[in-house]
Amino acid sequence: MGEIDEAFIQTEENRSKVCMIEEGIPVIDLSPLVCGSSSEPCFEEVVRQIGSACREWGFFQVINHGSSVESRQKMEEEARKFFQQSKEQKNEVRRDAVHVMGYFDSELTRNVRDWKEVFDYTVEEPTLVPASPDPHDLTITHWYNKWPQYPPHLREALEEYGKQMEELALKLMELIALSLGLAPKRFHGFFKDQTSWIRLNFYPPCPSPHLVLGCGRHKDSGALTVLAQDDVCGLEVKRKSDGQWVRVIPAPNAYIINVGAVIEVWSNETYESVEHRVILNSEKERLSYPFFLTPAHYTMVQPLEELLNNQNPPKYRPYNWGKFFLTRKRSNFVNLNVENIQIYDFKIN
Ligand SMILES: O=C(O)CCC(=O)C(=O)O
Ligand SMILES: [Fe+2]
Repeated sequence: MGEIDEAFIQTEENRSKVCMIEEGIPVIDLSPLVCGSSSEPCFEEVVRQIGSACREWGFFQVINHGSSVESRQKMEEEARKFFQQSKEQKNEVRRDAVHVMGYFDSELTRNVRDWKEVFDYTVEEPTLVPASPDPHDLTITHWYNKWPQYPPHLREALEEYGKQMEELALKLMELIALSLGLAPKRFHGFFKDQTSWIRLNFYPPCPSPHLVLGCGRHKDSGALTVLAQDDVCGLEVKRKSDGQWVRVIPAPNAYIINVGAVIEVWSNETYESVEHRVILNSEKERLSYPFFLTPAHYTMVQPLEELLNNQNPPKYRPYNWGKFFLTRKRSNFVNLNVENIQIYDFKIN
């Protein structure tokens, strides 16, 4: 094990095995949406593909999505410059228990340390959230981002990228709404005072990739994740049909989309959020950039009434998004030695 700290070591069943299935998640071409001249049948076909990808995989890639390639490249360039600095420099914008945005290098997933460094920022500045996870404390606080001095154009690039991601994510939410038989803008109101945020993930090369993970297996807790990755393989998705870990092959300029726990609840489990994890490389570093579309803090997340009936009663009790989010953020920061809060805690029966 040599120099690897014990805090990083995964239990036997969570380690990545050498032989993994290299089969892609569905790839959906969004060009019928982008070029307005498209015919209705093409558009309906996209909605159908989105619906079946959400149901069967909980994950898919989109191509020809219309989101700016230049903005993404600029963001990637600036992100690399940021992570190339020394730890001391990066620690100037280090997050802490109260200021949860910024740089961090000791995140835990399920109480095991991830082999990664991150930089987090919210899309709205400031973002309104509860001051504490205590359900009786109704105080609201503001989250501000911690912008570094260097690289000087990081902030501008990341803010612009955030706008691009918000637009794409809301477009995808329209398609998801249609695929569930809902009005296209059914979800939009939930994001008016969104708490959405973006993470820059930097996974350095690891001398023991068979013992350690870049990011331990988890489900995303928000509504929808829109992930950009560089050309180094690393993301693995747990295939719903047989529980096998499947590697996601990077496609240039594509985005990987996954259903989060909030959609799982809204859709009363018609669509489920799926576990995924990040494996490491002994030679190459890897960068990835998830955008987490998350609702306003005051949102009570619960199955949508119009999807319920006698045969399909609600599977979850309502929960407050802001309290959930804050509890989750805190437990990824320090080892509380307890299982993370998850939607399962609100499951009926
Ligand atoms: O790096 C990746 O490909 C995925 C990262 C991830 O799942 C996350 O940050 O939630
Ligand atoms: Fe994730």
